[in-house]
Amino acid sequence: MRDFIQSLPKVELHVHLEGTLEPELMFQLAERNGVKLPFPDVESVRAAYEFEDLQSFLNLYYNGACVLLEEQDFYDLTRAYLDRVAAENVVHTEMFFDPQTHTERGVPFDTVIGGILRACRDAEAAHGMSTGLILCFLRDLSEASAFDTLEAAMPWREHIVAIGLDSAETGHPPEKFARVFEEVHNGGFRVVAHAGEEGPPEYIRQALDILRVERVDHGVQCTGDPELVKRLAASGICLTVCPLANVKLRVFDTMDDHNLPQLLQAGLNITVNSDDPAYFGGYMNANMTAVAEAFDLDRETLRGFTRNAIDAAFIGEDRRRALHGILDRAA
Ligand SMILES: Nc1ncnc2[nH]cnc12
Ligand SMILES: [Zn+2]
Repeated sequence: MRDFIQSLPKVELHVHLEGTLEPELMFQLAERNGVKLPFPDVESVRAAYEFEDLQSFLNLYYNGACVLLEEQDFYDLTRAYLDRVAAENVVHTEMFFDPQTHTERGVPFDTVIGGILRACRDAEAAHGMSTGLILCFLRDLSEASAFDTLEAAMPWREHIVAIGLDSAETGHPPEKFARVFEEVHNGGFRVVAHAGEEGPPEYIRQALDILRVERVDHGVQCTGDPELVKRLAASGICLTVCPLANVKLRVFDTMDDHNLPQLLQAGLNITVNSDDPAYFGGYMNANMTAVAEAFDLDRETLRGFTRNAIDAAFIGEDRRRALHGILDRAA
């Protein structure tokens, strides 16, 4: 099965670039930039990756991101992720980035996005893959800060495939950003949001009804509301599920307890993704392998994850046809 998963063309729709920062690169950038890390070495960073919940992870994740200061740092981060997943046969990826994590520390928006985009162009040329960039607002920050971020993003509009919402979910419902996302829609952006990772089904409803999302990031808590599950199934909206993340952040105790089988049984449009692979124990292949082994999934189901992701990707119809062709010819 591992060989099949390696050779299966894969499409990732839910990965945070800041969550691809491996401890080795973290230390390299800390040294380059004269940043003091609260860990003596790479091993002790990895040893600290035991999380209670989403917030306990985010504390480490935001701290790790402090080593990212220069345009070249964002290039190196992005390029390392893209080179790595290209080797896993990821043929298209849509990556989140959190500008406020950097602008709040005084790093200019243009430095962040400039480095990321340069790496995307180089990796596309090197590997023949395609990429998209999704800007996320941090939901634990204010509406005003999200509006400022949107304004900073406007000159880069054509390079941003969608706008999303992430960070600490509990206590920060989608409705908090209703007015910002009105403006996002007016600007012609596509919209996604993290909803129902830890938060209640009501947050998924708000993401659909108030933010008018085209994909729900995570969404696994929908099973607490059978009417919502029916609605998600009928609409065919894509859920970007991140299995290893859900176990690492204790949404489910073990992979065997994950509700993926229930989601599939309900006829939901499911994709499998890595979320923050440097922190959660693996990239696309590891996530696919984890669910394939836990639930004894067959090849057609795994192929289906790629097919769903191709259909839900924010790409032109030519590229969509090309990706379906790659999938059909493979494995
Ligand atoms: N799993 C996650 N949930 C919410 N925000 C995040 N930012 C990075 N990873 C995240
Ligand atoms: Zn996420």
